[in-house]
Amino acid sequence: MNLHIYDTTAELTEKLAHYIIKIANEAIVAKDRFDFVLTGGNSPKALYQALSTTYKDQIDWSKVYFFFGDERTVLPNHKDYNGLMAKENLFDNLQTPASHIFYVDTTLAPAEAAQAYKKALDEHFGGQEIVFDLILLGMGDDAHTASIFPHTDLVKNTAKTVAAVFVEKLDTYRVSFTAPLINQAKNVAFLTFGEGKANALSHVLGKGEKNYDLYPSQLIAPVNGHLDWFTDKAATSML
Ligand SMILES: O=C1O[C@H](COP(=O)(O)O)[C@@H](O)[C@H](O)[C@H]1O
Repeated sequence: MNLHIYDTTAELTEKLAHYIIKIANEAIVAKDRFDFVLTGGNSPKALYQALSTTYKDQIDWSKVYFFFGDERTVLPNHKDYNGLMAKENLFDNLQTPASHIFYVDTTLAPAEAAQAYKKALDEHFGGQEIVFDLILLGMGDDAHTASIFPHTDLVKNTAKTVAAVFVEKLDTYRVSFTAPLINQAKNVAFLTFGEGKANALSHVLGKGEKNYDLYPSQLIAPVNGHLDWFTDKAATSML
């Protein structure tokens, strides 16, 4: 695991953009496409804007396929839909064709949406193992990642799949990759900054005994791939 700590979020964004560009270009050379899983929430907005403006010319975007590691069960035009955030900050700037974006269909019931998404992944990977080139993850203040929240069924899910999960504290369902599916990726990178994340990060990366139920981000450990944490000083202040 590599832990990158930057002074400012601007520097973090720049370095993470360079890391993504490198992995994207390597994947495009190796297999003529880049399978890229996006994270949701607020943290990635500046990164997505930078990738699609400042760094737009550094990747052949026609070879990039976008996926979502988790989705909120709101309709696609709702402000909380992760897909809408990515559209507004990334896809619109890049004019990404619809055929390259794998949105979670939240017009379906959560379990059906999860099943349909897994089916779409299986088809994209031609029935082979689902191994993404890069999965970008965020981490909530409660140490959840994707939508693997503390004390939910998803923490113990050992299938390499996409699942619906009821998150009691939010009184809502989410659709999410399971940890074993994430851990098949070639590269996994966390984007985590700000003092609000400091306590969670101190537990997730601390030396204490693992407690996956309380700190689900601890589940992320790629089997054959690389794990990188892109953070700032504020988020790592309690480490
Ligand atoms: O709900 C979610 O939260 C996490 C963390 O978001 P952040 O804005 O606190 O970084 C995010 O990774 C996930 O995709 C999202 O659905």
